[in-house]
Amino acid sequence: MSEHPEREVDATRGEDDVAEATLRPQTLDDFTGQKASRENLAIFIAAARQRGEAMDHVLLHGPPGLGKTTLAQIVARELGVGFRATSGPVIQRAGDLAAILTNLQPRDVLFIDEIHRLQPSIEEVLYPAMEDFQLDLIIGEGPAARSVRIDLAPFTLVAATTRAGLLATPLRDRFGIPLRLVFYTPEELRQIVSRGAQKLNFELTHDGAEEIARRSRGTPRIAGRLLRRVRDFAAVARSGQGPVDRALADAALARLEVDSMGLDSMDRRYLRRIAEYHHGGPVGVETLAAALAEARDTIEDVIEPYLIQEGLVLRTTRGRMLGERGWRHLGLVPPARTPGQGDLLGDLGDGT
Ligand SMILES: Nc1ncnc2c1ncn2[C@@H]1O[C@H](COP(=O)(O)OP(=O)(O)OP(=O)(O)O)[C@@H](O)[C@H]1O
Ligand SMILES: [Mg+2]
Repeated sequence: MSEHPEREVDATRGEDDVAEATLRPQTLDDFTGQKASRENLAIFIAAARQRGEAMDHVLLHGPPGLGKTTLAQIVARELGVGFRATSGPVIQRAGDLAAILTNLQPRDVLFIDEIHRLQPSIEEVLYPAMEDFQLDLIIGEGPAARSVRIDLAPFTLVAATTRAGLLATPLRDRFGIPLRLVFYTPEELRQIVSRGAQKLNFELTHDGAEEIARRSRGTPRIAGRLLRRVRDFAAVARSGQGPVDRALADAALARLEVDSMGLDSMDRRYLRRIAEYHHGGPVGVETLAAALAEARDTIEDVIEPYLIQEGLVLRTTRGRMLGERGWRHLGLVPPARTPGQGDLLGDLGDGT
């Protein structure tokens, strides 16, 4: 859950995102974008159905709000099997996981969200379950303890994480189908927004949808949230009359302090900090986290990925640096670099 519920463009799930369920695509065909992942899944799903076997385990990784949970549900639906969901932090004891696993029907999908937060002792229970559909349990304590082996129904584990790098290698290696989700293009988001407007039953012009898409930080969750805000704004501003166009969408989004690139005040504080206190960097992520009073994880998982992809920020071995586009977005001029002041080329020691 977000620590900034007032942040409109925070990609993490917020309280009012229960409304998301309405916008959630239900089938692979209905799912826009992520072409590579979608095509891969379609093939594996078809093959598993043909053979009547459980599909191989899937690892979905990528920033929040890109569709990991949505895809997990779609996989179960398209396989025509049951869907059971839990998450890493919820599973406290090996017995919790055992109870879930022994209750699965053949070929069911078990979804474990935030798998990087699974305790190591529980991860070890998962290994034989994933590999051989077997559970090794210790029953009793002390000298009376004995180990029993239980056969499980063959199942598909679909796991999601925002931090694939935090997974232990033996765990990562047990997923036959690792899929990395990427930020959506403006056109993909435009389609998602237009379809969302239809589902929400309100008229939005092509331009209006484009404007919302452009400011959604490459993330469908944010697109859906901004769409609902624009709808509310329009309902009040013109009492629901006529389609919502670019000008109206722009007015609504400007009021939310979402700027032309979809950055909000938190993003701008982050960029400003690097520009004004560190002359554009490099500056370590810990220093930034402390200065902005944010958890390091939030900075790395939520704020930075989009800024880095867009070239506003660069991640170097010596810390974060403001990119050319970052300076321009702030309306600032990058300081002239003096030799040895530690730009990227300086790091490589090109001797000039
Ligand atoms: N490809 C898509 N097309 C249309 N809408 C989408 C798509 N992907 C995601 N969404 C919308 O975005 C919302 C967020 O997606 P989802 O909950 O699957 O993200 P997530 O990757 O699981 O996020 P988190 O990391 O926070 O768990 C969904 O409710 C859905 O409405
Ligand atoms: Mg999710």
